[in-house]
Amino acid sequence: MAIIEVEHLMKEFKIAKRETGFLGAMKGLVKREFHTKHAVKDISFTVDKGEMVGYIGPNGAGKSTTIKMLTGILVPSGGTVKVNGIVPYENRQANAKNIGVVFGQRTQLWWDLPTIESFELLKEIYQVSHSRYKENMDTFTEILGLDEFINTPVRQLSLGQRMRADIAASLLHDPPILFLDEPTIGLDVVAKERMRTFIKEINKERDITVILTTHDMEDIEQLCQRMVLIDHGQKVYDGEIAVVKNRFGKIRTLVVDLEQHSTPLTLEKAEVFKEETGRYWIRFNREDISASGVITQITQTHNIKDLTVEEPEIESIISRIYQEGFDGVEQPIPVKSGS
Ligand SMILES: Nc1ncnc2c1ncn2[C@@H]1O[C@H](COP(=O)(O)OP(=O)(O)OP(=O)(O)O)[C@@H](O)[C@H]1O
Repeated sequence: MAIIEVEHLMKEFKIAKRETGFLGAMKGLVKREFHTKHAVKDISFTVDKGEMVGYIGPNGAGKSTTIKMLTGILVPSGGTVKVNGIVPYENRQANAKNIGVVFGQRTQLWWDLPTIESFELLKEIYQVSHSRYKENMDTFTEILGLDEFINTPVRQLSLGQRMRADIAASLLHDPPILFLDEPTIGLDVVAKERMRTFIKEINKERDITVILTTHDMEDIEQLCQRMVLIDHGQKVYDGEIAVVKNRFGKIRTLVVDLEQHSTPLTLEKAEVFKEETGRYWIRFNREDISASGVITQITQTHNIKDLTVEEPEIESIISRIYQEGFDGVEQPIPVKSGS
């Protein structure tokens, strides 16, 4: 059963054109000219109860604008949106009861208050019963170790602690839907793992529907079975992650700095695709060869000064989808620049 229904959703922003100089400013006072930014052009999808969906796209694709329409912050310019049967912008308060929201980049908590006081305020705002509040706090404290910092003001928390506090806070009122916007951004490996484990657990135990926005491929791979990929305000792909991962996620890039050598770099099962003053970018498929396999080949003829292995970024996966296309992808309509 669909808990989120989005149909032909659109959002345009009117942006005032600026003219330079004094005359331009004077003209602007008399008659303002606008141009239209199509942040979301025509997006449709549904999400079933209990699903965990990655809502993915490069910077400026229209992810936040979509999420803002789902949370009721923005009114669509066209199309329809329903969240748990409610039109969010028509009934923001009722919608707020159905959703929890976590932003990796900023906290929803009161900066100067001890963490526990933010929780208590949220309990009042959402009218959570005392017994339910206690049950939730006990569970979250156990899994997320909240007692470590519960009396510390939010401004003094580490990023990892802050994220643990934020996700607990978003779930105090038992929302059936959770929006997570970059929930692991800036966290170290251990803290990321902890966050992901918690997200998996609440999705499984409480059947919470999760919409996850992230640039972290690991987040997507570990948490979601399905992803909705958007670019330039349009849907590019909607389907299983495994398909995208199998097709595009196995490419790794090795960047090596080599000592000067007259022998050219020749490799098997790997390809040099860029070279700049002793630095080489080498692409390989991790199914055909491992990074160490490539490195071994290099060291036979060259001395390595430095190296890094890059995971594929969502941006590079999207650009490969554009270049190569694949079955199941709805080919996006080319977008004119400046639109
Ligand atoms: N209030 C606004 N007024 C004008 N333009 C806006 C506004 N909000 C967003 N935009 C523009 O709409 C487009 C989509 O923005 P949006 O924030 O939804 O992208 P995003 O996919 O969330 O990107 P990111 O990953 O960088 O957060 C961008 O070009 C952005 O500049």
